Amino acid sequence: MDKKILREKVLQKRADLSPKSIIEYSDIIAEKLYKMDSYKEAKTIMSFISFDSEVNTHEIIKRSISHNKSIVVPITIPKTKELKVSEVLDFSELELGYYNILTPKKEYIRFIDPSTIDLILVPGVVFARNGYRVGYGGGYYDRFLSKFEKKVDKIGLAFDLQVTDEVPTDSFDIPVDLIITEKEIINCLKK
Ligand SMILES: Nc1nc2c(c(=O)[nH]1)N(C=O)[C@@H](CNc1ccc(C(=O)N[C@@H](CCC(=O)O)C(=O)O)cc1)CN2
Ligand SMILES: Nc1ncnc2c1ncn2[C@@H]1O[C@H](COP(=O)(O)OP(=O)(O)OP(=O)(O)O)[C@@H](O)[C@H]1O
Repeated sequence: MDKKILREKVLQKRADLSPKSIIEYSDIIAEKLYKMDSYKEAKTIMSFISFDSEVNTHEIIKRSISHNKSIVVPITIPKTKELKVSEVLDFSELELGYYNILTPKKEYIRFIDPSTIDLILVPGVVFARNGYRVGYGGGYYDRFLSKFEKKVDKIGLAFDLQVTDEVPTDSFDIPVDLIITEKEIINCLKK
């Protein structure tokens, strides 16, 4: 199945989740994340800001800020399909931006050097158990992750219905190390 068809299929399934299930599952996923060494040890965490029926990261962002983590979020540059990263000090600094995704208001943009990031929470529409993912098709994360010289921890957050055995991959795709769902923690590096 090609990426586009798979993306549409899973987006439809995900859209059927009730708001109540999204909150319940997202809370379970967040609690699993907080228990992980890679989260506890991370000083600077890059998180996507969830929209639509994605795993909700708003509480993760607020909680991490209150636990003195440095939280950075992606800013999309649609023209070049590039991501820049900016530090958020309070959730109220965000407003709706491109694609209806929350983004820092202009006056609160504080660009940071991506090499300071210890942990990246990666969004996705479909995840394979080997860590490869299909996103919304912008190639934003693939382009962004390809620029890291040293290894950075990458955790995908997804509902169980978004996980499959395999997804089509291209040469530019960069897999995550771990996927957290409401049902399990998948170690993608283990064969
Ligand atoms: N929460 C969150 N933030 C994120 C991502 C994500 O997947 N989730 N992204 C992950 O990369 C980037 C944004 N990527 C996106 C790319 C396309 C569309 C989208 O809805 N595209 C429409 C066309 C919209 C248009 O072109 O105006 C479509 O495909 O129908 C959304 C997000 C950066 N920030
Ligand atoms: N490292 C890269 N350099 C240049 N172009 C890239 C790179 N990675 C991906 N692309 C381009 O981005 C486009 C979208 O890729 P793909 O369909 O895999 O996106 P996606 O993983 O679904 O999206 P996202 O990463 O935004 O969640 C492709 O046409 C691809 O050519």
